[in-house]
Amino acid sequence: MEEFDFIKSIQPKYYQQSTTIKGIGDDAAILRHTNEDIITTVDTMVENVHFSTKTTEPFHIGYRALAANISDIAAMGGKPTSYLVSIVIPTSWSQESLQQIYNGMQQLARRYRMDLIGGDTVSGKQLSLSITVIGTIRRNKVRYRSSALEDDIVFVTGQLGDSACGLHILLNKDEPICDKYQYFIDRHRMPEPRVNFINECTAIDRISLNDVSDGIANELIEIAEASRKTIVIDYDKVPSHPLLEDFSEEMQFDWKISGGEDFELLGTVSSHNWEQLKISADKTGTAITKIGFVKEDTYKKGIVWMQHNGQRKRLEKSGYTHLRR
Ligand SMILES: Nc1ncnc2c1ncn2[C@@H]1O[C@H](COP(=O)(O)OP(=O)(O)O)[C@@H](O)[C@H]1O
Ligand SMILES: Cc1ncc(C[n+]2csc(CCOP(=O)(O)OP(=O)(O)O)c2C)c(N)n1
Ligand SMILES: [Mg+2]
Ligand SMILES: [Mg+2]
Ligand SMILES: [Mg+2]
Repeated sequence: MEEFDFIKSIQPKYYQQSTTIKGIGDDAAILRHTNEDIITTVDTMVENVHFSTKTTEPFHIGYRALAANISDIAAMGGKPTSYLVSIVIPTSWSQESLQQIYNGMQQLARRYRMDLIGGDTVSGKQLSLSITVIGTIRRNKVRYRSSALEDDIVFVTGQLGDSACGLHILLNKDEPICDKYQYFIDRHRMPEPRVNFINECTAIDRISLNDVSDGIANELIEIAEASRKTIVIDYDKVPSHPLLEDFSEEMQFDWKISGGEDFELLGTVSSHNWEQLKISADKTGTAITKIGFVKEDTYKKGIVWMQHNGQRKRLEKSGYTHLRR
């Protein structure tokens, strides 16, 4: 199958968003938004960096790549509406496997009524998937990393460390996989961006927010630095699945603090809004946990402290960093 037939095979038969004026089929797509601000974000997933074909089926490569991008829309407080896919395809990939990548994306896109409005197809040595997601946000409801204030509560949704644990199990397949650990594998393969939860919180004026792609150490430092505040968290409060305790303390620590790819939301909110935030979490079936608080910081350096085993230690940047030599 050649490039043009491939594009035809993935072209949507109809569009779900009334804002899509022109989707696939011309030099560029046209969208019409009048009342809302637009959010755009792009993230790339590359074979052997973000996934390995040894551990990830094509369906899940597509699903995870779109989920990671939708998660960034959620981390700004918005709703995803459309996406563009730029794909680099090695000639060894079959038409069926490519279709599975798109099926994975479609499963998630359908849930949010998102339109595939364009992209690019080229051949190359390694599979690479670059997805641009467009979303909308009501004015004044954007959730910046920089809006944490003194005495805010630090919260996180869901549970942390699941994805890194799932990846560990998949990468060490020679060890027999216990059925009870399937939960971790599923969380790695099919993360759920927290769109519904954050869109239920619109009554709250101010939330500072980040999504957990790199691990909470990095994400907390990003909030602290952008807001020029100090953050203090309690390790024992960081939520995790009970079965994570089957693994060593070191592994649990590493996965919860630096693992990343859980695509949970991490943020801060005024204590006056905590009850309201919990109601939104309940309404959307989202677990939410208070893990710390925000302090004023005379030096405004954005330091994060973690209480652990009776000591308070400074959290350093950790987790996955590209371009490290
Ligand atoms: N190559 C690049 N060119 C321009 N902007 C970039 C590039 N890489 C990252 N950015 C921008 O830097 C910021 C941080 O990116 P990143 O750490 O990837 O965020 P996230 O973890 O939310 O995906 C974002 O505003 C992103 O758009
Ligand atoms: C085969 C494989 N090895 C390692 C990882 C772990 N991993 C790869 S990238 C990454 C961090 C997130 O990716 P990044 O490109 O930094 O996303 P962004 O922060 O831009 O959202 C992690 C934890 C993985 N998912 N698959
Ligand atoms: Mg990114
Ligand atoms: Mg992000
Ligand atoms: Mg990153």
